[in-house]
Amino acid sequence: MTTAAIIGGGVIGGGWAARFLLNGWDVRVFDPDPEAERKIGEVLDNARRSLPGLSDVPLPPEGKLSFHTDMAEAVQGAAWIQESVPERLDLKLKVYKGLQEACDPGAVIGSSTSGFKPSELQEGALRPEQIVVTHPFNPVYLLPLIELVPTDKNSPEMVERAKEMLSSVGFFPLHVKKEIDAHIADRFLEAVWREALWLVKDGIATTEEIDEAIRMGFGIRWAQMGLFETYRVAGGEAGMRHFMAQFGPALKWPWTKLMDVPEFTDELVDMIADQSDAQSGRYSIRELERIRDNNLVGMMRALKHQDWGAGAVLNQHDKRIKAGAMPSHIDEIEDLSQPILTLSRAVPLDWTDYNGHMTESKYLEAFANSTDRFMELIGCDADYIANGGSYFTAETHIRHLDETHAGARIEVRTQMLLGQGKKLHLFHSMYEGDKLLATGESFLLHVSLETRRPCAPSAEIEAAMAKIAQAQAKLPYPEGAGSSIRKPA
Ligand SMILES: NC(=O)C1=CN([C@@H]2O[C@H](COP(=O)(O)OP(=O)(O)OC[C@H]3O[C@@H](n4cnc5c(N)ncnc54)[C@H](O)[C@@H]3O)[C@@H](O)[C@H]2O)C=CC1
Ligand SMILES: C[N+](C)(C)CC(=O)CC(=O)[O-]
Repeated sequence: MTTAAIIGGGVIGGGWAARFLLNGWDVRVFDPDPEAERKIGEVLDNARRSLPGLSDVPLPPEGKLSFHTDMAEAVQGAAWIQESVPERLDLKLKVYKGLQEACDPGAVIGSSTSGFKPSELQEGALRPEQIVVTHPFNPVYLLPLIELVPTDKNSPEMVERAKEMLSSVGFFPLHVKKEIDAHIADRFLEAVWREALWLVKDGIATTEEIDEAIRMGFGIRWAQMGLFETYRVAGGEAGMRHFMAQFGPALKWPWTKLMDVPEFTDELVDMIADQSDAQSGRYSIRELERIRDNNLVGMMRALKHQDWGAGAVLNQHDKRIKAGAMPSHIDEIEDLSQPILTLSRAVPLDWTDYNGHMTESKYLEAFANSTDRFMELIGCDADYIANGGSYFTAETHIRHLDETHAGARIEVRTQMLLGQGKKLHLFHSMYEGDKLLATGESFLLHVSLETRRPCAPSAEIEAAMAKIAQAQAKLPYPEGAGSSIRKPA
């Protein structure tokens, strides 16, 4: 088990702790705040309901979380040390001094700093080569970006190792090749924030109107294509050159007040805080976090279906977890005499509904995924389908027996009731632990994708079905199989 030490367990440290823990690392936290354990517990609750369901494969079993009053004890033996103390250079330097006296010289020390350059953090350190900027984005347990900013004191080998460890917990490490105050992303955030503060101060727009201007338009666009790709498209057929010719001159017009900073007078602070209360004060921060997480998970899972941007990163993480862990054919399954595991995952947030539990259409999705997996296991895989053979579902019957909720780990086990010639009759049972949640029965026909008509499957598929039929012959006919909704008496 790999261990991470979290130094400073506030908003960001808590997010790092959740990301490591839910990806199977042990996590040790050092934070002098007596409230740190409670706060991290609440961040973890949010992370548990949102992160595991982003994956379409089960994450590794959760690691062990411990809290330490001694920083030296927390960092000993840790492979990754993440510093997330407040944004004060003197404090960060003091923390490195203390922890470098106790930590493994081979460990990576990442700093969450929003703006300090890595050379400033390495100044006067015992082993500067160990310290690197790893700037995350809130919520750290969901958003993939880490700005990884090294200096020439960090060896290329150390930078590669850091990238590998970050990728292993699902991050997207963006290697910032040249250090600069506030890295890449915070320079944008700073520019946008300054502009927004002026718009409020000058009475042009309220905090709510500014947020609408972002989230109803370019904010959604940025989430999937960023700035330059979006503007390329906005240039029409002539692309980026046309866009620059048209909008380049505007950069010299008074479209921005970027270089001036409005003074944070009490009046401005009150105005913004009051407008923010009027806009969002009806929700607690934890409620807003959950609303944010629901929305992020929905958007990220949509991007996952497109295999695009942050969604492509999630797919790669799934592939990495799945590699080697799942059999690709029934010949690799040791015991075929029991129903076969065809789905193991956490319930995603976007699978739940207004009743606060997994919604009915998603049971069909889960059972359909199990059927796809069963097909793959008997040889009806992507190559087979590309060659013109597949299965069509003719009939499905689902029974809902118990409730389940976002983040719960579910498994589906599949018994083959008939697998002969073109006919395939499957009975899926969905569990959370030992609790039977639902059953799904499907009858499928093997088809030619050319004629769209039923036909016999390949000899390999016939053989695989025969092998399962023989192995599962002693299983009782499942309770509930072959049933239908009875006519009321
Ligand atoms: N809040 C944000 O949106 C983001 C913040 N960051 C960066 O992350 C770092 C932490 O920021 P937040 O989590 O927002 O601050 P925070 O105030 O929520 O948490 C800081 C934590 O550090 C603890 N702490 C203070 N002195 C300590 C020490 N000597 N040893 C160990 N722990 C100590 C505090 O008790 C507190 O729990 C900063 O460098 C910040 O720039 C990075 C990305 C986003
Ligand atoms: C406001 N901030 C500078 C602390 C923001 C960040 O550093 C990144 C984020 O999560 O927005």
